[in-house]
Amino acid sequence: MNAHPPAITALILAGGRGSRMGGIDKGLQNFRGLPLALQTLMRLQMQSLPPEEILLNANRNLSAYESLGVPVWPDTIDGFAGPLAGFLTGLERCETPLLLTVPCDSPLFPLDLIERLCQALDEQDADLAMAAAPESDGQVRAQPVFCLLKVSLLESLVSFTHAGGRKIDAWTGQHRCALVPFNEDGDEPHAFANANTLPELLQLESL
Ligand SMILES: Nc1nc2c(ncn2[C@@H]2O[C@H](COP(=O)(O)OP(=O)(O)OP(=O)(O)O)[C@@H](O)[C@H]2O)c(=O)[nH]1
Ligand SMILES: [Mg+2]
Repeated sequence: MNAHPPAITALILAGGRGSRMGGIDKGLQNFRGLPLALQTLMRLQMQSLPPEEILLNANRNLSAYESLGVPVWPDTIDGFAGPLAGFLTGLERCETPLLLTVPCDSPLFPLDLIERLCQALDEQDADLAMAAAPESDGQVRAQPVFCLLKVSLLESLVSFTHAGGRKIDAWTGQHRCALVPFNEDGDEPHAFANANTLPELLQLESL
């Protein structure tokens, strides 16, 4: 038995409609020969996170996702309510004090993501920590689906979503949030690039 239970659970967000990809299930599309959701799972494992500390959130093709070997949970709110529905599902299922969310469509995310978000949460005594990075236009923007959350935020998110709230920043703005800048020296310009369309997925594969 593990005397020191893991403090973090990671949640792979694969519950979207994929409408800009023609409605296909994005997490099951191949990236460099393997499904995006599996690439995401492997990249989390490269950051010292074992599979038993990883969950997956999906709303379609649940058995295909289950074959990746981690628990799969559909949204507890109906109707593809957006990423916050995934956050809510993860916070409800999480058995550790911290939950990390990562989307399934950004397969080049930083290998020090977990370490740096944890460090900022701790140092800034925050309730959540969120990545930020320069986008293709050079502007630094929050990357809200790369988020480390205290599981104690569950009650707040239940209230927010049950009142119809859907916007991530409207909810995170109610809490103490550490914004963690990545790629400040510009050497990983594609770390947060996400594939919303099939051409974008092909472009990402060629990087
Ligand atoms: N659980 C859950 N996750 C969602 C939902 N909508 C989006 N996401 C996730 O949030 C992340 C970012 O969303 P998008 O890039 O917009 O993905 P998407 O919604 O599948 O794609 P579009 O329909 O083209 O916007 C992805 O990891 C999605 O899987 C939802 O309704 N429920
Ligand atoms: Mg996206």
